[in-house]
Amino acid sequence: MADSVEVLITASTLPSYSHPGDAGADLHSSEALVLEPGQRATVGTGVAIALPDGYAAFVVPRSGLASKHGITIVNSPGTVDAGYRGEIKVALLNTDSSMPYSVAVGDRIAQLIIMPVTRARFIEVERLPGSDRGEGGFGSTGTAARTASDSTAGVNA
Ligand SMILES: O=c1ccn([C@H]2C[C@H](O)[C@@H](COP(=O)(O)OP(=O)(O)OP(=O)(O)O)O2)c(=O)[nH]1
Ligand SMILES: [Mg+2]
Repeated sequence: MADSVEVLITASTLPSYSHPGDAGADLHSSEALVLEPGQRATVGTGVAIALPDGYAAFVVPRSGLASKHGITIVNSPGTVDAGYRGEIKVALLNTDSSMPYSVAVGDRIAQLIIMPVTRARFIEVERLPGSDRGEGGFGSTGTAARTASDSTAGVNA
């Protein structure tokens, strides 16, 4: 197994990794509720953690719930700061236009990914250094397949 880190926790149900090597530990709902089509709800997990400095936790959707039932997370990825000691909550959204979705206590509704993070020292300047991309963004490279000749010489060679 790769690196792991100790995280202090209080929990009604511990987050659970399903397989060795999984990045996400599943978070269990501490409440029962029904999400009507298009409805969102901030759902408890009964979990609070104290992350070491230099780490953050990210609350992200489960792909099975998303692809089978249209259940996603409004603010995905939800960011849990190292200093946060409150209950981790999940802002679930039912994107399905016709099917309600029922959550039972204990259901695995999201997953938590622990990652090292860094903080910036913002250094204000008059003008940024140039780059190949420049200000191109938001689809500037299109969607069609790229050929070797499209690529900057050397990058994909
Ligand atoms: O999905 C999430 C996202 C955040 N949080 C908790 C932990 C996080 O440290 C805190 C604040 O989150 P964030 O900074 O994203 O929210 P904000 O709207 O900026 O609130 P604040 O003003 O408290 O920072 O809320 C959760 O429990 N679940
Ligand atoms: Mg904030």
